[in-house]
Amino acid sequence: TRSTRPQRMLKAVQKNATRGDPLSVISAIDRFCRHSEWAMNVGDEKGTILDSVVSEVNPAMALELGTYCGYSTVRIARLLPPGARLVTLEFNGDYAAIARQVIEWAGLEDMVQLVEGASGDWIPRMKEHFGVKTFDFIFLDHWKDRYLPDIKLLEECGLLRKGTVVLADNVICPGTPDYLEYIRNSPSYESNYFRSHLEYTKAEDGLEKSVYVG
Ligand SMILES: O=C(CSCCNC(=O)c1cc(-c2ccc(F)cc2)cc(O)c1O)c1ccc(O)c(O)c1
Ligand SMILES: [Mg+2]
Repeated sequence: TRSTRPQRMLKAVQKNATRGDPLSVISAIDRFCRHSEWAMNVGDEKGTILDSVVSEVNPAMALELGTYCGYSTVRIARLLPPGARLVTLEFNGDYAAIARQVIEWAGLEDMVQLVEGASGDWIPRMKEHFGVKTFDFIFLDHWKDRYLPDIKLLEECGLLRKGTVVLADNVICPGTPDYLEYIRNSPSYESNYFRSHLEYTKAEDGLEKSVYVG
């Protein structure tokens, strides 16, 4: 049977990227998505904004919701300080299987814990299962209608601390209107919108950066 797009993306990484070189993995995926087949990675333009926020936070404990093929996982993990950890959640088993191999090709498997399952099930188990106290940085890139319930769940589970930075992808396209309305009006967050474009296109999209103030 015909291969899937994530499988073809992985082949492009194995063909064009150097093992243990995260930057070559990132550019191999960006080349594949620009010149072969579009895919829903955060991409190079929004990726640069992601990089600058991760570098500024320098998180010891980071969370990503929505791994997909591991592109943003690699972008984040490569910037983490020694001993830091990134937990990334993916609902779709096929995506998770590809992401595991992309993360390994980049040589970042030691800093990344990839978990398969639903965010609603796993967030309440973060503390006891992963020994997480609070997250320093959170990247939201999963189902767009899960951003709002999941940020509320993260609050309720005490997984945010004063200064936790939450960065949300796709707040314009596909869009997360209920999340934006909540986070921009909540006294518990200071938010800024970083205008950009939908990965590999000219359509408008952007990232919303919100700092939890408690
Ligand atoms: O796809 C999912 C949900 S997780 C992916 C969330 N991400 C997106 O949906 C997403 C979408 C777009 C985008 C797509 C089409 C456009 F025309 C424009 C924009 C861009 C992004 O940057 C995104 O992050 C899933 C899960 C479990 C399953 O079993 C399953 O079959 C599917
Ligand atoms: Mg996205």
